[in-house]
Amino acid sequence: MFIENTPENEWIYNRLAGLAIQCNNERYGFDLLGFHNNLQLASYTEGDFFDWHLDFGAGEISDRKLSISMQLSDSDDYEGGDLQFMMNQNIVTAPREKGTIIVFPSFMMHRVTPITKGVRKSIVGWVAGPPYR
Ligand SMILES: O=C(O)CCC(=O)C(=O)O
Ligand SMILES: [Fe+2]
Repeated sequence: MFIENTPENEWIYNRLAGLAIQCNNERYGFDLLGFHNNLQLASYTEGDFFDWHLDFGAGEISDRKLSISMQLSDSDDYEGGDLQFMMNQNIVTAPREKGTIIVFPSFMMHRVTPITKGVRKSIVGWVAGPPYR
């Protein structure tokens, strides 16, 4: 489901854009242009997962520079459903406290492990930019 960039939703766009820009300034230094498309509201229920993938690739997603994930569910409301990153040979699990916002380069390998109980909701978005140089 999409969170459309309407006046009513502008605050969440501005909030996430501000954080993405701050992270980018502190760490990545990518050229950024704006959100790749609408923010998405994701809901994972028991058995759902999102296997290892990159958010960046050929074609339509080639302008994705930064990925954003915001944890909307209380971490006690579900089991499993961890956002994880592959960093060298290590699997690193993101914090899952409600309200946590994770900003990472879209070329990083990541996954959401299977939900074994409850519901996990997140807001996911991508900030786009010109090709790497
Ligand atoms: O729900 C999340 O935290 C991340 C989901 C994800 O990796 C994606 O939609 O590309
Ligand atoms: Fe992803």
